[in-house]
Amino acid sequence: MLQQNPIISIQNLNHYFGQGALRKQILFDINLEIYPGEVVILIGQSGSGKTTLLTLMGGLRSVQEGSLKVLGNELYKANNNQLVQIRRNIGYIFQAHNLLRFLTACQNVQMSLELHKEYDNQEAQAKSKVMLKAVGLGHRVNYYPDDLSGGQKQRVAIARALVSHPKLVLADEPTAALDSKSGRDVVELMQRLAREQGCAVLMVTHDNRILDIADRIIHMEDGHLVDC
Ligand SMILES: Nc1ncnc2c1ncn2[C@@H]1O[C@H](COP(=O)(O)OP(=O)(O)OP(=O)(O)O)[C@@H](O)[C@H]1O
Repeated sequence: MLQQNPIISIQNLNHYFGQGALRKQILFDINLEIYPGEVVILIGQSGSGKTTLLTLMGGLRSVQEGSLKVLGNELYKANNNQLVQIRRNIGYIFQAHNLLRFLTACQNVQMSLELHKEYDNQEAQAKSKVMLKAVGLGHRVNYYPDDLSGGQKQRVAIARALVSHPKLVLADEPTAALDSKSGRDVVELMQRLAREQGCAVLMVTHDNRILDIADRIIHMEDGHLVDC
């Protein structure tokens, strides 16, 4: 695995919030590499900086100091256009799944393909249905989010994140709103699809019951990364 180019490569990354006298360092000298096909779980106490690191990797906030490369592209000093390009290679799964209520499951998944101009509407719809089938929702493609259970909604969010075959999936507490059986199903599904598609997964979680699905667990303590 180590011979491959890393999907994520971080060197000497620092991050700060606030200005002037209130400026506070949140991340300290982060160094990390994540390789294709790896499932990495990031754990740590509340406020230790996990979400900050995840959003930096996702190109959702600006890198202030150090180097952070996604698929070989440097995010430090990247402009907006470059960030948009990089985000197209990333699937995001968040706790609150952010499905649009007025779109069906299929339309929600299809939305993420609309960024990829290579598919026409029919192709995008067909791909979305295949993906929903893969997450066990073949019988729910035309349902609206309000008519789905929490676990089913999170499966739609996973289908949406993976339908464009991203090289990297970033998940922030994907099981937080789910009961233990649905949570387990959801992460096993992510692990399987990640293996099949050869993408890397970085997952932040407080859920100790799912730690065994990780290839590697990394621990954040007061803004410092500690390998387990
Ligand atoms: N926009 C912001 N402005 C100022 N401080 C912030 C901001 N976002 C986060 N922080 C602070 O940065 C620190 C790290 O927050 P972060 O959300 O990354 O932690 P976390 O490990 O993800 O926590 P949790 O597990 O509770 O989600 C916390 O002290 C938080 O209060």
